[in-house]
Amino acid sequence: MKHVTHIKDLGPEGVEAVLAQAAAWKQKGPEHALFANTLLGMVFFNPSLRTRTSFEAVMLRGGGNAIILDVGSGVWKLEHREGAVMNADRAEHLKEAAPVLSRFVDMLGVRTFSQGGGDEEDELDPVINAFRKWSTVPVVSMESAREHPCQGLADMLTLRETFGNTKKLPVTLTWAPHIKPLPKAVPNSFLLSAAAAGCEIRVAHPPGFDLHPAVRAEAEAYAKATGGSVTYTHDQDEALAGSRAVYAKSWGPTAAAAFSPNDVSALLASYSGWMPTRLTMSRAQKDAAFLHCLPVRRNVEVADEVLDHPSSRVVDEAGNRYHVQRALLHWMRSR
Ligand SMILES: NCCC[C@H](NC(=O)CCC(=O)O)C(=O)O
Ligand SMILES: NC(=O)OP(=O)(O)O
Repeated sequence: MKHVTHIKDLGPEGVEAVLAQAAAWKQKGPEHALFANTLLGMVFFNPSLRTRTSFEAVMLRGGGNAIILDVGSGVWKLEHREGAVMNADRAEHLKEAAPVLSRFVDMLGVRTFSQGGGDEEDELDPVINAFRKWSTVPVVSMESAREHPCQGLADMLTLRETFGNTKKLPVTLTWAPHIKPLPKAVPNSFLLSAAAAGCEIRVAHPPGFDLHPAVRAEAEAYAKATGGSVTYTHDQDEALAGSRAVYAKSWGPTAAAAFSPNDVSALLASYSGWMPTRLTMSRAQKDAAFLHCLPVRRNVEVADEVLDHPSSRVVDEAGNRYHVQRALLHWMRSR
């Protein structure tokens, strides 16, 4: 049984295999119904547009089906902490819920964002790891506290379609402003996937927004294995020079839990100049591709003129979620 909740479940070789299969099936679909008689259970602790529809589309078009559960909305609120005294609003423990769901479905997808307990807690990824522990069917991440691997895979497929190859491709992952501190799962996944795909990655963010050292160390190890590289800077312009693709994403400060909400808002507002505009894009290579995982807050996180420019790949990038997830679910089941 193969769970895929983190890029390390695939490693650079698994990333290559899934991307190659996704690209091949995007050209010419599989000859048979990949997911006939297969049920995917999808457990959402948080909202979604792309993940929900792309996974369900993969199952329905592949001859299977999906059962979608929204935790706390028609489904009991779920506890994941071992030894918890369940005297508040969570009526059911994952120790029962995960094996019970496993009786009915063949695979389980889980979306569970950061609980807001800080980077160390996110690093432990407690909820998705509880699903891994108690589920008796393969678990796939639909974004958890630490990572959003399917997003990272779709990002890499998009870069390969745009540039033919990702080996030593100069790409910038830039922090962008927002009205609230967002999770680090998406920047973590872009970094890890791009390192596993051999990119030359420049990460730019204001001081105090560092990604977790364990994520950086993991990216470094992948880069070493694939001939890629990763550098970090607080200077967006420096990162952009020579970049062929720009990936924008907002995330919260490293010590978010230590800030009051007002202080976080003030901090985020003080970096409004980090919002990508055409001027920002002009500092990268001519016609550099623009990527973002979506949803995006226009004119806060990214300017209209960037999202509406022909070099924006954000819709194709979202469309690629279908292709990488179809290949990934197949890869998981063949293990
Ligand atoms: N799945 C893609 C991104 C999900 C999430 N964005 C958000 O929560 C945006 C919410 C807002 O803009 O209010 C994130 O950043 O990890
Ligand atoms: N990019 C992404 O995962 O989008 P949703 O949150 O809409 O699923």
